[in-house]
Amino acid sequence: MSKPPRIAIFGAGSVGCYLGGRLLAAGADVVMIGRDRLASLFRNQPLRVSDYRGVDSSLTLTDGQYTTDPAAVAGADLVLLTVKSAATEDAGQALAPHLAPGTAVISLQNGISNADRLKPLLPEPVVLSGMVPFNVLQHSPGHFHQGTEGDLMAAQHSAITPAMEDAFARAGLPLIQQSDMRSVLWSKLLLNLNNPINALSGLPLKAELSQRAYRLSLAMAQRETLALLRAAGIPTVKLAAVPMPLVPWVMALPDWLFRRLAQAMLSIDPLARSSMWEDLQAGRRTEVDWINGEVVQLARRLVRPAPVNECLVELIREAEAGTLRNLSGEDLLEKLNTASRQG
Ligand SMILES: NC(=O)C1=CN([C@@H]2O[C@H](COP(=O)(O)OP(=O)(O)OC[C@H]3O[C@@H](n4cnc5c(N)ncnc54)[C@H](OP(=O)(O)O)[C@@H]3O)[C@@H](O)[C@H]2O)C=CC1
Ligand SMILES: CC(C)(CO)C(=O)C(=O)O
Repeated sequence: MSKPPRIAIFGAGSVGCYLGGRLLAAGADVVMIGRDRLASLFRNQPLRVSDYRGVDSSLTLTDGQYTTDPAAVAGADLVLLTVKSAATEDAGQALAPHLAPGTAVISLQNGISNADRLKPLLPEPVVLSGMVPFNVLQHSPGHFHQGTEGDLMAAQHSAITPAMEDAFARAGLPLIQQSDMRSVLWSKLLLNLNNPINALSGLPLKAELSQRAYRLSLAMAQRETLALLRAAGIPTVKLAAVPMPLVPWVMALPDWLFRRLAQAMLSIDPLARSSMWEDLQAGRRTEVDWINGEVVQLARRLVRPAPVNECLVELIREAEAGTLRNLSGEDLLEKLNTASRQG
């Protein structure tokens, strides 16, 4: 049997530790590269990974399995990039000296442009875009929980070998190769338009999505984006219970009907929050420029307006500056309606 692929996970926080733990639990050869706060934690306690289906594994890591040294990526066959979008260039620079030509690098970040931003920094490896559909929450220090469903996806390429696919399949996290990743990324972005709304609400996802005013705000941002995607000739792929163009319609349903029809959606972990909420809490720069900001950029290219997404970018700027917190659904909707009328 051929040697199992060595998988390096660069920027191992919530998504990276979860994937790393699941792959390790299935016997894969994994090294995670991240910050000292997690490296120190794992010297004293196991990495725990769990999911909504009942998976629950605790793994005692060796120093070589979670390290702060970027040189540990040397010799990897596959690198999964799981830093936030603001850290993509720094990560590319840290990876560049250590990767052999042809190494597969999959950006598992949200947004549209991360793989394209990495390519000039990593001209010899094969940089591919990927997508994580599910939510990962750090329930307690060192315990990472997958709260929602979905399959990992990556751009179809021969650099993703059958042995790599096998490692993901054994871990119970199949990696599906997709020929049209641009459509996958934009479709995921349509769901991520909830990230700023969730972050502004200050509520867990389930509580936020239970309130119609927040859902109507999300529907406005999604409709604006869907119109731009149609104008740009970018198709969507189905990542939710209904085709993407119908998602805003579902969001706009009255609470009682939404609760009935969107059972699957509301079955998300009551503690789950968006990654943007976590960024605001930690005082970090959010990914709003790579989510709603991408919609604004697309609108500019098409010489069209995108007032709703522009307004959400501005509100998140205020939240990043610490001048806005816990916005009610009604106040948010009013702000977006005003922006939309003026735009
Ligand atoms: N969390 C989720 O549920 C989901 C997240 N995503 C996407 O996945 C990506 C990762 O998200 P998430 O895991 O939540 O983010 P996290 O912030 O939890 O993890 C990223 C980690 O990378 C570390 N890091 C950044 N730069 C470096 C570096 N140069 N060297 C070593 N470590 C570094 C960060 O440390 P520090 O903070 O100190 O910089 C942080 O610990 C994002 O694009 C996000 O949008 C996609 C789907 C779901
Ligand atoms: C899974 C989802 C959509 C949850 O909000 C996410 O991608 C995120 O938090 O960044």
